[in-house]
Amino acid sequence: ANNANQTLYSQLKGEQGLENIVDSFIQHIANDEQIFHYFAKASVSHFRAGFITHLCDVTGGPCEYKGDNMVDIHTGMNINEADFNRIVELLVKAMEDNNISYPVQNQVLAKLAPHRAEIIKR
Ligand code: HEM
Repeated sequence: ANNANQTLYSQLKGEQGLENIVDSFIQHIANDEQIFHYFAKASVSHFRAGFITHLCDVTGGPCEYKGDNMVDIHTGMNINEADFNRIVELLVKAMEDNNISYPVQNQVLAKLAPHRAEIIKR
């Protein structure tokens, strides 16, 4: 069987799956010297809820992200390319922790890649 007609959301194991991935992602951020400082003053619960809903929305799940847009959120952070790439690596680790297959991981990254220019050097 192939998964061509399943949403990416369902291949990530739905809402519970996204919660597990984002919890793991937050742990990796907390332990990462390169990235953690960006989040030192952020509200973890706000970030968790917003990131889950955004992922749910872009992967075809039953959610509509109504938070601030990517430019407004990240303006003033002065995020460089290396730090953007590092966050992507931490998200990949979080998906690996949760046994998400490489093809599915790559589809998730493809959904996030278009936001790159909205986030870097703002
Ligand atoms: C594809 C990449 C990224 C996406 C899709 C993304 C998305 C988001 C979303 C949805 C939120 C929650 C906002 C809300 O609900 O109000 C958020 C917050 C945040 N993001 Fe990103 N982000 C990305 C990359 C990055 C990078 C590379 C950094 C820093 C290195 C970063 C730092 C932050 C911080 C610190 C917050 C919390 C802001 C606060 O609440 O004070 N993000 N991001």
